[in-house]
Amino acid sequence: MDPLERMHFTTIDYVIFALLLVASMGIGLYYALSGGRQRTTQEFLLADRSMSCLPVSLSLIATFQSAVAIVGVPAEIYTHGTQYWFIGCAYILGLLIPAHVFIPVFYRLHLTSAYQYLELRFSKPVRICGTLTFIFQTVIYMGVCVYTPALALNAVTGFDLWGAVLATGLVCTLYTTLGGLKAVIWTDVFQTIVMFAGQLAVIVVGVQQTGGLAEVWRKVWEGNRISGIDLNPDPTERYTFWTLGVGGIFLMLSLYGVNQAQVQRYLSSKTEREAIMSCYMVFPSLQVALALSCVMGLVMFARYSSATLLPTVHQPLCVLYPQMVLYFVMDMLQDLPGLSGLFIACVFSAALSTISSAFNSLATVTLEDLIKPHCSAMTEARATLLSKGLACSYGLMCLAMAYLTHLMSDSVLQAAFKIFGMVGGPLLGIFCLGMFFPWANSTGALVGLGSGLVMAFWVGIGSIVTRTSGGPAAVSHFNCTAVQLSENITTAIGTALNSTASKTLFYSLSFMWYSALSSFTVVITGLIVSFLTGPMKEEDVTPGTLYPLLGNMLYFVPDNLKQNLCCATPLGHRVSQQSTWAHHTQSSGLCSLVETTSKSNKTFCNKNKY
Ligand SMILES: CC(C)(CO)[C@@H](O)C(=O)NCCC(=O)O
Ligand code: NA
Repeated sequence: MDPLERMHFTTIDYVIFALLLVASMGIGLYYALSGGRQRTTQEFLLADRSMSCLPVSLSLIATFQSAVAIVGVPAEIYTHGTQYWFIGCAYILGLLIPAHVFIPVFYRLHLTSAYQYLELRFSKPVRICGTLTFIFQTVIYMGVCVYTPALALNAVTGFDLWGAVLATGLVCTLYTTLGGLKAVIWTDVFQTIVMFAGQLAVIVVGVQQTGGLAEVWRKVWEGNRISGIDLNPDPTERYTFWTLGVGGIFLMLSLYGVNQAQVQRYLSSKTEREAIMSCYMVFPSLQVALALSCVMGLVMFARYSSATLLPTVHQPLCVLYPQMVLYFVMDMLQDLPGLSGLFIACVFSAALSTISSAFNSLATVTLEDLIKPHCSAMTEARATLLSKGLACSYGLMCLAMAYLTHLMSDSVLQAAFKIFGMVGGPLLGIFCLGMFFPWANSTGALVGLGSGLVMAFWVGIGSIVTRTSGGPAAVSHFNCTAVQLSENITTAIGTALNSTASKTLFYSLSFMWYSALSSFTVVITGLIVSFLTGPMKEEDVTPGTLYPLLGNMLYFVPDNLKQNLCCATPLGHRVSQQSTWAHHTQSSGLCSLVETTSKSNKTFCNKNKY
């Protein structure tokens, strides 16, 4: 008998799931009909720059906590133990650096799109390349995000796969298009709560049914699931302290430092301080989210460790992995009507909150970076209408991307990390190049971005065709035919590449290092090319686009020498933001000189420290 036949949803489960969709729609409608009624792009894309830190922080964690994390992390812990938990160490620097380096620079420039920065610092072509890279990254990622929960639900309950994809995609498109960023942020808040509640409910019931905390602990301990800190320096090991705790910092920086979805939330904050606060508040919430996912994996292990209930026995491996968490939930919560509905709502909340951010940020960059520069005469009404049209079109495009994901095969967690590292890494690199190195010029930035992408795709695609990244444990979780199909293709490409042993070693680099590798490639290539083509002079760089990283690091060097070394960099400040400015000078008292440049009509402060 098919063990999954037992799973079924009661009416109350469907009601709870429907409530999630209805409530999200309701929030969308509310923001369509209240406030400024979404009649300006300032409101639609930036929530009138009026948000406070609590909703912003919950929205920040919701953005990159998708169904991938909800079903992928417990499955990872179940199969490989708690090593993955050490990624929590990367959250410290991974959030402190955005809070004190990236937020001040972006916020004070009064941007709408993060890529405006690239034009201010380098040139228009760099901005356009950055925007296109971001669009590419986000479009692929949202396909994974909308497909994952639908696939899992389908496998466990028989709920129609494409029906679920369509429902999530359309509901999300609708509330994003109606309510703009305010709706996106407030649905994120609601959905984050549902996400936490669902996971917590499953853990509590799971612990109870397994026989209490002590019993769970005994089983996971005996089953060797509690991993000590793995200090193995081998960069090809998938998860070690170094790949997670150090490689993870670069991953976090590419997500929380420079990703448009997050930058847009920082920019929607009332004040700079509020934006920094929200970044700080992400830390505990993200640790809670991580802990919930990890503990769920452990409870799952405890439940199945001794029993013959283990779905592995009945299922071919490729059907098992992503659905494992849902199988566990349905199996456990069967006699508790409503709870399985709550967990499904949790998984879909995670997905909705991620794709809504994707739609809104994609609409923002397409309008601000690709369309507006060519239609300077556009009226506000028309721009707003256009941004709604864009949000809607990206929503529909997401459905097509879900189909593409359907044809891929990779562990969803690995797939998400590879996308973040391969495409997000080079983007992180180009922002670092611009902010920290005054000498970098536009040619260097373009060549750097290109080479970072080439490097990332070389190792990323190499690892897929040689199936090495992360060792042999790359258990696939997509459906069998897709796996077989893609295996045939990858074997063919693999033979074509005819990889040698040393290349195979390069291809087997842990995907946790991809962000670091590709951002360093961008910075190093960018600097070399800049020096070859004539480095920029500090005075020619737009004020406010540099962060005095070198100046701060060389604090022991006398000021006049630093000036010669070109590392005491100015901090730009818009006249329109005098209030924030005054606040900043008061609180830090570090500003020694304020002067006005006639060139850019901006007030800036020399030798200021962040
Ligand atoms: C981005 C991190 C690492 C932050 O904890 C986490 O949310 C995660 O593992 N995300 C997986 C990708 C996703 O959920 O789509
Ligand atoms: Na999410």
